[in-house]
Amino acid sequence: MQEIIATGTQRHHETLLQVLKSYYQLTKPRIILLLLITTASGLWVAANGEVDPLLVLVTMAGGALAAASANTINCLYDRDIDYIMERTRHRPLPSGRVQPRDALIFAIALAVTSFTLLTVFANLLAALLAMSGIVFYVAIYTHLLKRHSTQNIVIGGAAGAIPPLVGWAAVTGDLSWAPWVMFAIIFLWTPPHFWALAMMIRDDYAAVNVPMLPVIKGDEETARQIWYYTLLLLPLTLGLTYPLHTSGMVYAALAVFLGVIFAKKAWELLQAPTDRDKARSLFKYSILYLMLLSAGMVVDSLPVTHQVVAAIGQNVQVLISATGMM
Ligand code: HEM
Ligand SMILES: CC(C)=CCC/C(C)=C/CC/C(C)=C/COP(=O)(O)OP(=O)(O)O
Repeated sequence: MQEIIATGTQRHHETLLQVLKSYYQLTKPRIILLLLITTASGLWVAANGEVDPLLVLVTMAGGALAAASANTINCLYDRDIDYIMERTRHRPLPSGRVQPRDALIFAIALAVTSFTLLTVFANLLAALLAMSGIVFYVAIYTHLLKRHSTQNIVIGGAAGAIPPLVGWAAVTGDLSWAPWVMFAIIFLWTPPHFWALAMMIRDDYAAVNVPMLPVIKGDEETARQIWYYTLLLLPLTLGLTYPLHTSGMVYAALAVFLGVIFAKKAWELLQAPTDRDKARSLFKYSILYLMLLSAGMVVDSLPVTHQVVAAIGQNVQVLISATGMM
């Protein structure tokens, strides 16, 4: 008898865990992680590296909840095509593990919590920007564009570029050139990021009539467009150092280093547009690229980095004057 009760309890726990896991999966957590790293770049650069830990915590939590809400509504809206595509068939809604009504309630609860948290502990602008991210992603990308335009992810990509604005606004209460440049960096990054993936799984999108660029225009044209966006992206990343001076040379050096690798991979894809390995390599690298570039903005903003750079600068000067005297 004892044993049966124990087994029953265990099973109950398993189911609860499985339910939690399904809701967690609805939020597309790995994408949220990268969105949070880009939020961090806005927070740290705006605060010149001296952030208020509570504000960071609240902004990250609010941003994550907003993105989770947006992703859940996207899963809800797209459950018909997700059911057909191999990559998405096992998601919680198409596989029947979560009911659509429950997903909707979950998404609304996430958005309300996010808005409250950001309004109370950060400010209204940060809260409204996060909500505009949800609205843009759901209404403009998912509803209006995704199934109807080859430019779907170019325009829709603006939603994914909002997190640094949220981070910046949380610190300063307003927006200036620098956060908009961070926005533009992610905006230009999105087409290479996504089209590289779309080249790999073109047939899936074709099967559900989603007009992703590689489906409509083919691999060669997509590789060319990726190349153009990459060429625009690289100089833009340096805009934070010159003319804006909100980031320094440590960031600039990293941006050049990471950018050259990005360009190399985009160039290789341009030379062999039908090579799926090249597309896969660029897609994977795009994620690492944005992660490291955003982390670089954070590190560059820290007072300790300024001190180290200044110390190195002084030593170099001493060395130069010493050699001059010889
Ligand atoms: C319209 C814009 C975008 C589109 C259409 C898009 C599309 C996709 C798709 C379809 C995947 C594959 C997901 C999967 O296998 O389930 C993916 C992966 C990923 N995306 Fe994007 N993405 C966009 C923008 C962004 C942005 C702005 C970020 C973060 C800043 C981001 C971060 C990621 C990450 C981290 C992954 C890898 C997830 C994993 O490991 O499974 N994406 N993206
Ligand atoms: C500030 C704030 C709340 C911003 C939210 C922005 C946000 C959630 C961006 C995510 C972009 C993304 C992963 C698109 C994939 O959609 P898809 O439908 O093409 O992917 P799928 O085919 O995998 O479902």
